[in-house]
This record gives sequence, C-alpha cells and structure tokens, in this order.
Amino acid sequence: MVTALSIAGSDCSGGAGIQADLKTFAALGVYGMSAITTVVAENTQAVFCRQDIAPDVLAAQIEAVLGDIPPDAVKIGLLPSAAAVRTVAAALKGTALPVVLDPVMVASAGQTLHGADMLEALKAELLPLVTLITPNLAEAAALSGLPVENHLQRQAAALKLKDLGPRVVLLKGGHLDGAAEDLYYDGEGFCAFTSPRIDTKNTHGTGCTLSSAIAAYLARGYALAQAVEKAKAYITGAIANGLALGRGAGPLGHFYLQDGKQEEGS
Ligand SMILES: Nc1ncnc2c1ncn2[C@@H]1O[C@H](COP(=O)(O)OP(=O)(O)O)[C@@H](O)[C@H]1O
Ligand SMILES: Cc1ncc(COP(=O)(O)O)c(N)n1
Repeated sequence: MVTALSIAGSDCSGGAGIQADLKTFAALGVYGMSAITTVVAENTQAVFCRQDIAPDVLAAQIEAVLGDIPPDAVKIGLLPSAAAVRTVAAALKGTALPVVLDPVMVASAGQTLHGADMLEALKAELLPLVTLITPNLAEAAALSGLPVENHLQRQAAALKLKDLGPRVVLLKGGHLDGAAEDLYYDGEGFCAFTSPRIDTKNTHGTGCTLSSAIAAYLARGYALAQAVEKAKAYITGAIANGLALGRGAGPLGHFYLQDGKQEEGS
C-alpha cells in the first residue's frame, strides 16, 4: 500500500487543510495519515479562531507515524508559528522522504493563519529540506521579497526561492488574470503547467489539494515534473466539479474520482 503523511492544519468545514489532503490521498489511491499543527475554526466565509497544537504534541504525532507506518511522501501545509516550523524541520531532518511544502499564509477568506515569526523560520530552517515548494502569488512575493506582477518578475522570484534551498519551485498562478499558469523551476529551466481559468467562486482548498495531489503522485513513484503534471490535471478536475456548499468560497469536488479511473487517463 502506498502511504502519505500530511502535516497541516485542521479546517472544520472540510474544504482545506488536513481534510482536503486526506480526501485527495484517498481519491488518488494513497493511504493518508495526518499530524495536525493547529485547529482552525473556519468555514467557506471566514476564519474565526485557531488553537495551535503544542510543539511536543506535534512532534509526537510525526514520530508516531514515522516510527510505525513510514510514509512514501510528506505534504506540509499550514505551520502556524516558528516553533511549529522548527518541530517539523527537526522531525524530517535526516529522512530521505520526498516533501511537498505548501507555505500557507492566508485563507481564501482573507485572514492570516500564522504568527509573525513563522516566515523567517520557514525560510531559514525548512526550505532547505524540502523537495518542492508551492507558493501562490502572494506567498512567493512574501518569501522572496520581490514583486510578482508580470512573467519576468515571477521568474526572478522563482530563482530567488530556489536559492533558499528547495529542489523545485512551483509558483502557482491561481490568482492571475487569465489562464491558471503554474511556473515550474528546477534550477535548470522553466516550464509552465497551464489550464484554462474556470469561472467559479468555489476554490476553498485549491492550494491544499494541489500540494497533496503532488505528494500522492510522488508517493506512487512518479518523477517530480510528471507528478506535478498529473496533480495539475487532478486539481483542474476538482475545481471544475466544485461544490456549491456554504455561503462563501465552496469546497472542491474530490469525489468525481471515486472509482479511481478518471485520473489514470490524465
Ligand atoms: N479558477 C481556477 N481555474 C483553474 N485553475 C485554478 C483556478 N484557481 C486556482 N487554480 C489552480 O489551483 C491550484 C492552486 O492555486 P492557487 O489558487 O494559486 O493556490 P492557493 O490556494 O494557495 O491560493 C493551481 O494549480 C492553480 O493554477
Ligand atoms: C487549515 C487550513 N489550511 C490551509 C488553508 C488554506 O487553504 P487554500 O488551499 O484555499 O489556500 C485553510 N484555509 N485552512
């Protein structure tokens, strides 16, 4: 059985965070496990509050998983504090696992999901350990300190992020105008994974779903660029099948893949 671990926050409304990750793993035929970093009270409209998990309990969750059911890949989502970043970095150091990091900062509803100290710790301590980082436009700007308004600027930001240590940078274009173009940079060259923009408000959990789909395909043994290509096809289908649930940005439709067949052709 192929296995994957998500280290991320809990979204009680089920659209993002750990809940999106586990749905994605299941849809892609991967046994999912979780280490929860923070419990967020949120829904399709707003974030209300959060309770961060104590670092020793976060560390114990990761150790419990690694010590018994070693995952084939790891996805990291919301890390609410520098302490959480350091805990995860310490737990993963020395493992040779493929790690996909979605540097979550702000919920689609607009609220910041982390403490002020998180960003610097993420850059210094976690980026050098990860295989792939998947920032959206705002996250790429915050991490690189560079503007990302045009294609050349996005390429420059990707170069700067690569210098912080990940093997590959995938700068997501979900918030661009026009086509949803994700820029992939592996230190040697750029390529783009592009889909037409789907006109929908139901995009809660897109970043979580893309990163966990990449982790699922890496766990299944696909090479990096191929895992990204397949994950892009998965996220595009999940957005196209989005669910009109809640009064705000609704969740994605993971269940259209329930028989596991559609993704085989993508
Ligand atoms: N309306 C859309 N139509 C098609 N693809 C989209 C749309 N919105 C986001 N995506 C894709 O979803 C993935 C997540 O991107 P993005 O929304 O930028 O992440 P985040 O949730 O971190 O802000 C990317 O592959 C992006 O291109
Ligand atoms: C617990 C948690 N983690 C992550 C996100 C971001 O979600 P998105 O994938 O829409 O950027 C969220 N809203 N809540």
